[in-house]
Amino acid sequence: DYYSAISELERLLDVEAFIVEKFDQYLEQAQKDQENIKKFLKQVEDLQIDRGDLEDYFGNPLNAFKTIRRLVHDWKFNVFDPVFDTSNFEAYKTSLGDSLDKIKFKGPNQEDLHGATRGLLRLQNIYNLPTNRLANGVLLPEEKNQLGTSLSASDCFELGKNLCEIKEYSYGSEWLLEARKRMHGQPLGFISPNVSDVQILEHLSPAFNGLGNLKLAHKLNNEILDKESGHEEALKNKIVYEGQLAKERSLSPRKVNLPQLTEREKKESFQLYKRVCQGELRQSPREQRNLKCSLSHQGVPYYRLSPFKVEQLNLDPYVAYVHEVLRDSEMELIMEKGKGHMERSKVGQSVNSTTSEIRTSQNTWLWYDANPWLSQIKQRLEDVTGLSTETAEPLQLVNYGIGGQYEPHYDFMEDDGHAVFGWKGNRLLTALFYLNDVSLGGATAFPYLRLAVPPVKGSLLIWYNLHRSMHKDFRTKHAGCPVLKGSKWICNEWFHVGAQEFRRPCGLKSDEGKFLDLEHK
Ligand SMILES: O=C(O)CCC(=O)C(=O)O
Ligand SMILES: [Fe+2]
Repeated sequence: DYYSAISELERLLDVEAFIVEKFDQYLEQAQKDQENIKKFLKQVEDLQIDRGDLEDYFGNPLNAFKTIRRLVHDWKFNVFDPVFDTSNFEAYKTSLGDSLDKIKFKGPNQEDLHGATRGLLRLQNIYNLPTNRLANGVLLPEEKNQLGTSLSASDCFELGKNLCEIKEYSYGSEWLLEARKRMHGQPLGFISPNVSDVQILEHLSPAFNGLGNLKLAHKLNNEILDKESGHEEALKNKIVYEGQLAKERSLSPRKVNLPQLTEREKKESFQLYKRVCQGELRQSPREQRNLKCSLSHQGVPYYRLSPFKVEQLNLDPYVAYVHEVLRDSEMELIMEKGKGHMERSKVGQSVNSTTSEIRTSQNTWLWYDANPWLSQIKQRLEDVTGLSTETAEPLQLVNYGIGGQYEPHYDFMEDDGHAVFGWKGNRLLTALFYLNDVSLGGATAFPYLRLAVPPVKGSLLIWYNLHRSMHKDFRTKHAGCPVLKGSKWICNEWFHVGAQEFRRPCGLKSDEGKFLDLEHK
């Protein structure tokens, strides 16, 4: 799909440019044809004016021949063929189709449009963005168009319509009202669908009905009928609304089913996630005061000269940035090698994994065996963490698209990883490279630690998912906040428990059951 990653959207623009080129060629030919037709018609007109006395005219054997020839051949060749015979168009269509087939191109579809709609809805929801401000490209409290673009009436209409289709009547009606406001006083240009007042009302009226505002729904429905008295749908709705209104007058008002928060959204960790992403919830100075920055060589001679720059972010569980770990050229290479292999990210384990709104991104895996150029990076990961990569997973490259996010989750497996990872055991440490700076949003959030880590290009974020006794540490629930502006590229490495026995021996006391209250919150 096109909505879950920026990399796919980039490809879309290339293909669009290609289609423009093809149609330019087509139009050029069509224009030539049209000029020919005009010339021909002019000639015929002149001849018709000149014809004078018909007896005389056809008395001339050449005129008779020319006229017949014109009617048999010229009209067909100059007018009928170019206009009615679509073979010219068919030829372009075939050539365009073949070219698109060759690059296995399938354009975006309704599902992509819905995905993009849900992405914007998520941004509004998580970052509390008012509709009219988002429509004007304003993201932060200051009145500034950070997005450098705004939405047209038809954009707002499309959003409102899609939102109402998924029963998001509250936001849906706001977008439709925004479309209405914008429609007056703004040329719609070529952008389709060109919206009319009636079209907006057709969705707005049922939306207010969905919200339980029957009176307004009825009023708006009447507005449709004022403009188009024979509007079938509105006539039907009028009867329904009036019936319901009468019932409401005599009985108690009916109950409406407003969209409920999903079970996921109701969770405490989700509510904390929102507040951490917004920057509303953060560590207190007291919590921060023991955090240090340091230069570290981890006992490796090379790094005594060029130490790692460590910035602690949380001590227990341990979370830290390591800055300037990757070079620009390395990051470019990683993204380059991954592009073209990206697939929609899934959640869940192996055979049971599915795509989900919980994780809207695309990813691919880079195996060390197949990519020997990664060996230096692999070595550096060992040096930074002091852990063995013997049991590590391949590198996972991830790209987030419009409103792309990863809702709160644990990186470790429920069953200590035995089913999926066998002797290698659970995911001990997550090492996450930020491959680019994100303009706005996209922080890695730890709801229980009140910590939002903004992406810093070239830096590595590390944290231990397990206690020292290798039991699951439920405080490490974390998430990728929705990307508000820009794109987000990261790359994950998961170090496992196996093979670390001499590098990070486990503790002597069991931590099993610690912070268990957080497990399902
Ligand atoms: O995108 C992020 O910052 C977090 C990603 C993450 O948690 C994961 O891929 O497991
Ligand atoms: Fe994660």
